[in-house]
Amino acid sequence: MLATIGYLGPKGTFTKLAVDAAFNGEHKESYATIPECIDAVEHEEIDIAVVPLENAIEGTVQLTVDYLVHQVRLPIVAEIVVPIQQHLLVQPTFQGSLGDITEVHSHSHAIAQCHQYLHQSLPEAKIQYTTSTGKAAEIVSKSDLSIAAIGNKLAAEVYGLKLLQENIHDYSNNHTRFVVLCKDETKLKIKHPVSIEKTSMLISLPSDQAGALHQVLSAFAWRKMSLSKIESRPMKTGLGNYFFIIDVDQPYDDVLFPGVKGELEALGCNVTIMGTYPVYKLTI
Ligand SMILES: O=C(O)C(=O)Cc1ccccc1
Repeated sequence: MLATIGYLGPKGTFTKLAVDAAFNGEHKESYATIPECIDAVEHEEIDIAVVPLENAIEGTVQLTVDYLVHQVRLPIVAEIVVPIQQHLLVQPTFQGSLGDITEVHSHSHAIAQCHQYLHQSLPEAKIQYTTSTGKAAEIVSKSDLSIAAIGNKLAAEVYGLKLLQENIHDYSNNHTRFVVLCKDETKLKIKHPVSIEKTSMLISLPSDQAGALHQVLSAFAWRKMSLSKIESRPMKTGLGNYFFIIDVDQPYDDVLFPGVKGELEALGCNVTIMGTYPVYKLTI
């Protein structure tokens, strides 16, 4: 039975690019928002969800992290990394110049990735945030106004838009990490070579936080476990209360990770394994 894969839609998003690059043959279902896509796996309406987690320029997609931490705990079973190129998309009939564009629509991360370009080349255009770059392209395709979207070439193709300006992202080497969420890992079939295996953890500190973060980092350091990311996010229980997301560049094992978890819990931390999973670096 083929798996059904949900992704942040509509068609033409970078998430759809990632899904098309990583999976073939499965049924693919578009969702308007990241929470709706995650909920669909939780409610077992679909088998797998693919949602954006982090961009190399703008950082973490907070909505994804907060939803996975505070609302729906689903295991991360894989990560897909794809290169990102942002282009300025307009109606094919648009004959004006950049100065004639009154609005620029896109996902907040896409806008942020092009902040300098927008500041220098489109200072008068009103920024309109959308749930995805594909949604922005869809809006422009249905409008007869002089408005633009920031998105990819797939979006230009599926919505019949033209590229007014290519590669408007402020920094090159732009990539986004997408997480693959699934309750039943047997449904997951990605036929690409694995780049690395990693384990993501969620750690909250004890009420007496003096030196606690140093103790957390020490628990990994003396075990020579390499951390590729540590990021704090609000617990949403009050100002100054954080949890930490830590990525460890190795798969879960039966010695080191249980040792870290036991040591940190003995120090009063809460420790959750968000997933241990392969990372696939894809070209598109
Ligand atoms: O909006 C999209 O196309 C997405 O898939 C989310 C996103 C937005 C900006 C960069 C990477 C992914």
